[in-house]
Amino acid sequence: MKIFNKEKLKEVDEFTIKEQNIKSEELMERAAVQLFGWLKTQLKEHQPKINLFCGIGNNGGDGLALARLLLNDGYEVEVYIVNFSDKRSDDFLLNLNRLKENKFWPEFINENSDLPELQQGEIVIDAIFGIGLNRPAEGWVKELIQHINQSKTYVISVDVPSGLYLDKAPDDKEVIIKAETTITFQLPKLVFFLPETAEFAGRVEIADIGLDQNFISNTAAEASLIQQPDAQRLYQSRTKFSHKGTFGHCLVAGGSYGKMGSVLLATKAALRAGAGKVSALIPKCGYQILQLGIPEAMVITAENEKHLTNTQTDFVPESICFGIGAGKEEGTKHYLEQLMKEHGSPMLIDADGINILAENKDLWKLLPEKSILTPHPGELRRLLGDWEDDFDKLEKAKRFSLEYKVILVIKGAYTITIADENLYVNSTGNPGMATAGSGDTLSGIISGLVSQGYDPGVAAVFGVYLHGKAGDLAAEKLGFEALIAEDIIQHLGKAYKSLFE
Ligand SMILES: NC(=O)C1=CN([C@@H]2O[C@H](COP(=O)(O)OP(=O)(O)OC[C@H]3O[C@@H](n4cnc5c(N)ncnc54)[C@H](O)[C@@H]3O)[C@@H](O)[C@H]2O)[C@H](O)CC1
Ligand SMILES: [K+]
Repeated sequence: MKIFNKEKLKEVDEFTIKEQNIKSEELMERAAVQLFGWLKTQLKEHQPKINLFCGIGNNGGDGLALARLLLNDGYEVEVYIVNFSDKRSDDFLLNLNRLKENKFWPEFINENSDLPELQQGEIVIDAIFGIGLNRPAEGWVKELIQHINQSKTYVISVDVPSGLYLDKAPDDKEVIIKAETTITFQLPKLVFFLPETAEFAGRVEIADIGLDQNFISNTAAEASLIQQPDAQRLYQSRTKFSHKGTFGHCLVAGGSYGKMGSVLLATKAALRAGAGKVSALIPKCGYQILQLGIPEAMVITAENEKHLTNTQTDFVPESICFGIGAGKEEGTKHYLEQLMKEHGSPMLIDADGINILAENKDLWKLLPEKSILTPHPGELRRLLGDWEDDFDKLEKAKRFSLEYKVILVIKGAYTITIADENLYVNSTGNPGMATAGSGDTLSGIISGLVSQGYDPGVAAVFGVYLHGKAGDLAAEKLGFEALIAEDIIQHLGKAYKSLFE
């Protein structure tokens, strides 16, 4: 599903109005009908008091239209107009008049008003600012937002939590509504998935307001949210007459004394992802661990007992996964250098592989085109240096990815893959996956996909989705706490099958 920026959201709005020959107020009515339908379904027979806080733009207009639908259905409603400006939008005014025609007068609040009383168990609908926010809310509006956040009500934001910008980091986190649920129109917004701002949106629901699908399909977006239908399209089916050679030979090079389990996990994950053959290349001390731990894999040992050093293989792997548990010994660095020079095809580099790159910038030019780097935030910081905020981080990461023609998988609650200047935001995964070895399984899965002939960019996006989905399926059975990396591997088969459920 595409993620549009502010400008494109406005364009699709305008295009739809023209194409469907409707007035803009019709879109607002559709938005309100969707909000009303969602609320009614959630509330069932409950009738809590609903406090609507409406700004003076179209986000506020959505709130006023919703208030009318709620009142007509018999809900107890209080409407507060957050009267921060007299530049009211036309559709706001239209819906204000419609409310008045229904003999309902909202309460206008400004800097001289007392903060409204909000009781536990009540609902707050936040329709103060939508995508039109262009400067921080100040003074009494800030106080009001803080008052709402401190109340014990259930807060539902309309389109966007008020105070969040779509295209930049917030100036002041104290001036953002913290919603339990955000009902956003038609397309998800990038800020709902970034570490610094995701918490404000809470649970995100997408409401279809009938914006023009052709326009959406034909308009390029710099970001997309990868959900089941998107992942399904990436899947490559197998023919009956395939053999293990068809699915490639994956080489997992990594490990050091005390960290051999990581290679075991990545190797298993590559096999479960569907690689035809997997060889683990490890220092000598890991030989028995690997052979006993995963009989389906082959094992090659480097010269050194405890860390990786230059090693020749008698085959050319279709994919290489380098760096897991590898340490940063000089010999290991030389081996990475050798691999990058000799193996012209893309490699996946993770963990200490990334740390070695971070400490040796002269190696960057050797990165084979379309190689995949899978840093967690700490590794990314070592690689790119500090960033000011999430937007700055993404900009720096995009620049790095473009300059070295590599794919970056930025791991997190919503892992973001950067390939060809596009951002792919993953929708699967859960806090149970914040456990040792989880990243090793991801690297194994992606490498297993590359070895089967998936384009590295596709392998990264698809692998991240499958990894998260396997984790979700595991968590359904085990809960978050008990989930360990092995469980992710165990559920990979079900994750594949779920693509078609
Ligand atoms: N296609 C859609 O997605 C639809 C969206 N709808 C809703 O419309 C809003 C966007 O409305 P807009 O009028 O452009 O902006 P806002 O209501 O978000 O903006 C408020 C208003 O206030 C001014 N302003 C901005 N920041 C501040 C500030 N800090 N202090 C004071 N004033 C500020 C700004 O200039 C605006 O004029 C969208 O989110 C949806 O909820 C449609 O109803 C349906 C179609
Ligand atoms: K809002």
